[in-house]
Amino acid sequence: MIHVKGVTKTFDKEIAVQEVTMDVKQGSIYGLVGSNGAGKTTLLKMLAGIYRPDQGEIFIGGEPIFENVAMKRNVVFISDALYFFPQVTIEQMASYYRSFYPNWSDERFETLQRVFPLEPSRKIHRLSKGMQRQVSFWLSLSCLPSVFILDEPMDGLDPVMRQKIKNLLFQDVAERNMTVIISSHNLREIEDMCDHIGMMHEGKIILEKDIDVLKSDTHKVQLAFDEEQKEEKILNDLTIVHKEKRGSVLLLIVRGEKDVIERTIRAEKPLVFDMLPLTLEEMFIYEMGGVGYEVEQILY
Ligand SMILES: Nc1ncnc2c1ncn2[C@@H]1O[C@H](COP(=O)(O)OP(=O)(O)OP(=O)(O)O)[C@@H](O)[C@H]1O
Repeated sequence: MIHVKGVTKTFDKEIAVQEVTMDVKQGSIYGLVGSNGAGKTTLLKMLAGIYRPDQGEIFIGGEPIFENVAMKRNVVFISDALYFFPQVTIEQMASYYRSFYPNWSDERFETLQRVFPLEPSRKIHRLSKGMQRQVSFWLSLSCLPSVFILDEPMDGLDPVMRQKIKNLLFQDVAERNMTVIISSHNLREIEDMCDHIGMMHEGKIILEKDIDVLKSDTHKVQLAFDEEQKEEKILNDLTIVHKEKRGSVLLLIVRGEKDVIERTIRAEKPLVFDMLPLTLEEMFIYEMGGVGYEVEQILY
């Protein structure tokens, strides 16, 4: 559905996005995570056709997105910094969306009023930050977009509203095969919502995987042996992403298949052996450590 090939974007002399290649399947929810300044917003703005890439190409549904007004009418972007016309009411903003987005549905707009309990006659700039976020979701979801691009969209929303919005997104993905790309620093939320994840650092995608594959591929292990040679053998035999020693207990982040890791460790008859699932937040920290981001003594 979305095809990004070798995309680079530079501001003055600073490279914000560097040779990024990624594919997003129709009907999937793709989570874009990364360090501050990694280039997520810049990449999302190129996907939404707001910025023109300096190099590379972006196709949505087989068509280039930049300066493609027809395609942009199917793609809705919620920016991290919301923008509404000055002084407008929700219904005036809805009229604008109705005129621009051909799939706009008055019926959906009315149905969603049950989810977003706001009077359409209210002026948007007088609403709270979270209420303004609600308005942006209300209007965007009424456009029935085929691609929905979201940059830190849940900021300022209360937990009940977050859940309601997640459910609406799931519903549109399931019923209309909508494709969602969402960037967030809230990795728990990304873990809950997304089926695929791209991790960015310093303008590049350093890891791109199906979330289930990623989770079955990396493990947290606690170990203790009666002999140091056994410990050394394990460290040599396994693919270690991160290592920490606490007294006699060794804490490891290990890459590979669960069964193979378990067999390798059990063969050395450990005194202590525990294998724990890794959260996306922990994976993020260790992947970042692997590309030189300062990661020391932060195992939970
Ligand atoms: N309009 C701009 N003009 C100049 N530099 C910019 C502009 N937008 C982004 N940059 C630079 O590009 C780099 C990537 O910024 P971007 O906002 O894309 O990162 P991000 O991953 O979204 O960061 P964060 O997680 O902190 O929001 C940064 O170094 C930033 O200073």
